[in-house]
Amino acid sequence: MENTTDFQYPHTFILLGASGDLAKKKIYPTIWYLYRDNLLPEKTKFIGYARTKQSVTDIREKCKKYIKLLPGDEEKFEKFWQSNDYFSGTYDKRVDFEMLNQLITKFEKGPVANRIFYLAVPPTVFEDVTVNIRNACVSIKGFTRVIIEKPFGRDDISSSKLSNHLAGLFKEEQMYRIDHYLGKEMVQNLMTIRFANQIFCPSWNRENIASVLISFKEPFGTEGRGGYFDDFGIIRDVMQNHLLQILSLVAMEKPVSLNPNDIRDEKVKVLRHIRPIKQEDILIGQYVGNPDGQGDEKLGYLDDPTVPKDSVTPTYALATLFINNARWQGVPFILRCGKALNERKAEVRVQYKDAPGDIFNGHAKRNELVIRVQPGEALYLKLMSKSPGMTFDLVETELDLTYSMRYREADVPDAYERLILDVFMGTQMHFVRSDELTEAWRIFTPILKELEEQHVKPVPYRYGSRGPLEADMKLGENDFKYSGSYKWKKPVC
Ligand SMILES: NC(=O)C1=CN([C@@H]2O[C@H](COP(=O)(O)OP(=O)(O)OC[C@H]3O[C@@H](n4cnc5c(N)ncnc54)[C@H](OP(=O)(O)O)[C@@H]3O)[C@@H](O)[C@H]2O)C=CC1
Ligand SMILES: O=C1O[C@H](COP(=O)(O)O)[C@@H](O)[C@H](O)[C@H]1O
Repeated sequence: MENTTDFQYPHTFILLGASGDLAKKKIYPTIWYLYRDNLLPEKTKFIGYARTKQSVTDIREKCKKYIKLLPGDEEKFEKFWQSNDYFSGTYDKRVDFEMLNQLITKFEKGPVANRIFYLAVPPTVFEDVTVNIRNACVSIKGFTRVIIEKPFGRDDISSSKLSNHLAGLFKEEQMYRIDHYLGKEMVQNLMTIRFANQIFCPSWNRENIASVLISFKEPFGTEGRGGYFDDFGIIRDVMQNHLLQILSLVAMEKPVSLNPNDIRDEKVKVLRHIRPIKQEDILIGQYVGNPDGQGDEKLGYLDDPTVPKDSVTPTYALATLFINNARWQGVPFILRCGKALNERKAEVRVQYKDAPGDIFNGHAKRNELVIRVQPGEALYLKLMSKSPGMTFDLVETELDLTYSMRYREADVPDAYERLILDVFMGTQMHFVRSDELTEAWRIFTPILKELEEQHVKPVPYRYGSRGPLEADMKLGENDFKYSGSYKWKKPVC
């Protein structure tokens, strides 16, 4: 039974891996915020499941420092924890899942009841857990939806093995593959900016746009996650998923409708026009300690005790992708991501070509549309204007939509809140379909293999810097012009 989306029915949200890091830092806080804001079906029960022997009180204690509790919410918070239960069991024994099923069933009064399973478990137990859910826990009087987190494999073969495994157990419409960047406000805004504004529609192409730069920067290193990270590296961790998802939303054609499958069809189509990345199109880096820095900044990636001393895993990567279709042929899409850099930032820069037929003696700078995903959502369009007053000089300025100024009262929800709510509502628009994954791995697997097999050494860059110096040269080679002359004056309110 799939089509039972209706908030009047009982729902059970089962969190597998309830003793883990993701659960305490992200999922419990998220379900509390949704519950607090009355966004979930009234009859929702939450059940945690993991091997650890613990109680709901223990979970509550562990989550304490990650949950924001506002004054006045105390009573509701108590009620929230009363709606929680916990069951300790193995991941590989069907009998434990049969007992979990009995527990879920106890709360399911009435003819219809729905179940959502959130898999916050490591890839090693993934297959066992999904088989056991399928065999012992699917709802017989409502829908069963399964939320899964990356990694969705580590190359084309492992990813397709995983997809085939899941396809043997669940229908695609039951699967919700999370890429949490798809839950971010400005990423969700990309389609509106592009397709609801006639001003952008006709200029969004190779005739007008010189290059597109999509960046992700983090000001901290692997921080104890070195073990996991070393097996994946920044390309798998951020570029192949978050940045490629953003690219597909920036570059896809207008979908037939807002139907999730129409959108995902267009995303897949544009990815199919991208050829696998070659070594000359990529630059990789690895951070080293900054002797002048403070605390962790002094430590390089290789100083992490969980990282092999000769590791060549990249913590920084810049790759240029080309979309071989009529709209984009020849336009570089530059994806850039790194850890231990100088700031936290995720943004898209759409850089327009120089205005042809120069009459301003080279003083006119390129237009640039900046979509800042974080921190502080903003959309600004850099343009040239006449300097105010008697002069006829040019000035670089901007049309600026900064959310904190324009939408002071707006409460921008966290990505996970939106995405988990989407699962309750049954909308897959912001989730990754299996054919998107196939295309993403087709583009990235050859280069990942080449880098690993040839043991290609990443370029060192200092903790807290902007990344390898060579990266700026790559930008220039790919028609991204940085003038350094743009100055932003924060408006005084
Ligand atoms: N609405 C708002 O809140 C607005 C805020 N601003 C703020 O004003 C500031 C400047 O705006 P911004 O658009 O970033 O201006 P710029 O075009 O001057 O870009 C500055 C960025 O360029 C990059 N950069 C520095 N050196 C080089 C180089 N040699 N080659 C290539 N890139 C280089 C750096 O980012 P990186 O290290 O990532 O390469 C730097 O942060 C920002 O802090 C921005 O957030 C501006 C407009 C509106
Ligand atoms: O998926 C991941 O994303 C986080 C960054 O997420 P953000 O929402 O804080 O921008 C990153 O730290 C992590 O390495 C990666 O796995």
